[in-house]
Amino acid sequence: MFIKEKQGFKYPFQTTKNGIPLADLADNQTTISLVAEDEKDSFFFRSLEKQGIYLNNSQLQAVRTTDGPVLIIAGAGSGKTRVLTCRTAYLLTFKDDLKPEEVLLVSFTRKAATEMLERIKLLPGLSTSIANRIVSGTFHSIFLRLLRSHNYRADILSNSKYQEILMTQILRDLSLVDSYEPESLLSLISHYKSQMILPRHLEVTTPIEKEIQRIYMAYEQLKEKKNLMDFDDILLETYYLLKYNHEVREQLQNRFKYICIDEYQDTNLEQHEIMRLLLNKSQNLLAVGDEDQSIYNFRSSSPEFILNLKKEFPNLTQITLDTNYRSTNAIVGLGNDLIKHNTKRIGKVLKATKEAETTPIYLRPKDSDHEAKLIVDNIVADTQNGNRRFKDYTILYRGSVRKMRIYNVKEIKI
Ligand SMILES: Nc1ncnc2c1ncn2[C@@H]1O[C@H](COP(=O)(O)OP(=O)(O)OP(=O)(O)O)[C@@H](O)[C@H]1O
Repeated sequence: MFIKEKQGFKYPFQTTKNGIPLADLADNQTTISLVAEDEKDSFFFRSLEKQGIYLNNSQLQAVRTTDGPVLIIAGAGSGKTRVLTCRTAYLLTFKDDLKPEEVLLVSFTRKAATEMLERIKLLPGLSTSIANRIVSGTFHSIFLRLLRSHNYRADILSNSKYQEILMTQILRDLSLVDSYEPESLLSLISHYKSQMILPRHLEVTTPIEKEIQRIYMAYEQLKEKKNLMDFDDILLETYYLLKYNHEVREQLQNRFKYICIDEYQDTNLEQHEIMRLLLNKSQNLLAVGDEDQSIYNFRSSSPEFILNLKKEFPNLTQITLDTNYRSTNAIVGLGNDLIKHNTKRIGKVLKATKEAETTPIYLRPKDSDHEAKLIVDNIVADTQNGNRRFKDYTILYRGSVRKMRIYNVKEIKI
């Protein structure tokens, strides 16, 4: 037991196999053999191939499935961006009369949105001027533009320090300055807003709940007085605009013939509802995501929306991109074995394209000090026996506390 704990465990908890489980290797069929010369869209795939862009079977299916609601479950490193960009190019090539400005591409970060457009520009039949006409960006950037075009003039409260100053002012006015942390109150209010819970919707019974409601109301009033909008207001105001202004809603429904939303596992209620209001009768929605990579629960996003799409859209086409192009079969296999213990998932088993020459060591430490010690022990043993030098190692950690624990293990000198 002691030796096992000291060295870590070589395979994941509850696994039935010995050693690191290896993922199956994917077959290497691509559009070259999957798309015959006489198919009407073959010229498109031939042009992609000329640029070195090959698609596997499920990627090809995802690119060709253009109409109605579609969910692409995209495992890590499975070529999601390749599929999204090629599908957009495919739409613009094969949908007669479809204009780039009728395609809405929503990404989760500005960086992802920019990368997507940069890649689209290079695809066959496209150009910078065409790509720039696609409506692309994050939920916040796209819908802030919409609000501005409908005369929403409030300034955006983008500075969190200033937001905290406003909150402190409110707490002072309510004589509650010693009772609450402005930062915690702001994140609680943000959580309510992303769930579309306004102050009047709060169920208040205890004195603390009543206080929170008063603070929330005062915050909203102060913002209004100062003509300010916070980030959550951008989506809330968009939701109300679309819901209650039929003209604007219909105009946008007519305009956006194809809507694509990336990282769907990280959407929240506001974003999901906005998507529903924007969809027209043809329901040309492409939701892309991976419930196994849901990481923004703390920001009120929920994988439930991706898990429930099938119920909401009974005619949903679901395609799984299950081939990982980045990692070896040992890393993919280890990932498969760990993630299968998650309970809320659609479920998939990733295949790999690269065969492992070395296998990862899987450690299951008792706590973070133990984790730091196991990592350092492995590195020190490897360097002492001359296999590697310290500079051969990279340590990735989730937060600076972890980093400090590793540095505090005395064998490592910085
Ligand atoms: N069919 C394919 N054949 C060969 N390589 C591919 C194929 N599809 C994707 N790749 C490669 O796999 C890698 C991951 O692709 P891409 O960045 O599109 O994936 P992703 O799913 O968006 O990644 P992430 O895990 O960051 O979401 C890239 O290096 C890409 O070139």
